[in-house]
Amino acid sequence: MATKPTNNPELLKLRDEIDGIDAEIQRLINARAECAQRVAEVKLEARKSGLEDAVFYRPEREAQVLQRVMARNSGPLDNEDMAKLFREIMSACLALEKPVEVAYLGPEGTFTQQAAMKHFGQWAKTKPLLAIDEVFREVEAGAVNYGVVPVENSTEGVVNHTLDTFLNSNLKICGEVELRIHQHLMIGKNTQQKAISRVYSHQQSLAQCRKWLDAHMPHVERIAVNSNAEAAKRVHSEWNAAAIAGEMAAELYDLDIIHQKIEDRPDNSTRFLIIGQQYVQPSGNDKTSLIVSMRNGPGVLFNLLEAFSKHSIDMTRLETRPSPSGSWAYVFFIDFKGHLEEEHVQKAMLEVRERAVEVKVLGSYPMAVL
Ligand SMILES: O=C(O)C(=O)C[C@]1(C(=O)O)C=C[C@@H](O)C=C1
Repeated sequence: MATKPTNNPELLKLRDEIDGIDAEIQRLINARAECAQRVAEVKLEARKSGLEDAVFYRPEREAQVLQRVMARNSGPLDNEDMAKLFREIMSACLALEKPVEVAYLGPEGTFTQQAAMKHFGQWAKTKPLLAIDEVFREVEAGAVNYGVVPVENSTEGVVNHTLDTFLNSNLKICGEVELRIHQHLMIGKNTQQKAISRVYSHQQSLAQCRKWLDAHMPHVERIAVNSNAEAAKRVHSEWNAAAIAGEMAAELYDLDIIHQKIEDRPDNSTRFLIIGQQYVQPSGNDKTSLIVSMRNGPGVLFNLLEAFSKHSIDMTRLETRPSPSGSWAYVFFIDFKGHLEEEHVQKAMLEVRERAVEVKVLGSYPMAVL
């Protein structure tokens, strides 16, 4: 239905006001972009004079900018929506300096792609790869600047493959992203709803929706495939199948979502890591990740944990994985709040090093802001 041109004076006046504000916002965004261009020149000058390498993407600075946006926000837009707008402005500004290249665990349409966009914004150049170790290798080879891989899910636990790949890699963790995971049931344009006899998804997503499937589709076969995007792709051309995947996959393969948010736990979320070759400066609100090998024996774990507790360090995660050396030895993956440059962290690290056989620092990086 065509709408008539409005002649309501109040509406016209408000639209005039919006036009004026838009012009002002646009002028300011371009002023900001010019500043970013000058920042790039300063970084390149510093490199020429041998002062430092020109690193354009600065995770600690981005985290600080977003935190400030949220802290000073007075509404009516909520803090997170406002920060998302600034996320995109910064992404466009960084692209003017030098577009950031990011590999992620694909294929296109996965939650990892969503995490990459959430962290780097729409202006990042993204590249899907089909395995976690491929993402590591691509970053190690310098073919891309950063990689994004999943590390843990609040319902299903840790992604062992990501942790194990760190054991043989020199890459650093440069950041983390948290993503609320909403699983949707979707079908193709030719799917006959009554004839659905199988549902495809990644094994983790099937597990996250187990109760819903038991209640609503008890007789439908559940088929695990490599990724949610792969599930969506299959359904696109099958008339008797459905897929469980995220919104991006539905859009990419032109599927219709017939049941939204079917995950069993409403707080279902996944944490992803940004991997790279960069040492990240403190942002003021950071996390540090380590791999620690201990000798087997009584009180070993207690001894390790005591070094952190003595210096009031807030440990956010502890995972145990079999050591690559085998013979029932284990390594600990530890995350705690704080940056390696903070004094209390340095004191705790000294003690950890005394008590451990080996300590590998995976990096200090800003805690997820959005
Ligand atoms: O402050 C910098 O170093 C910049 O490059 C500017 C800027 C920004 O737009 O604010 C852009 C990219 C960086 O990742 C961080 C911040």
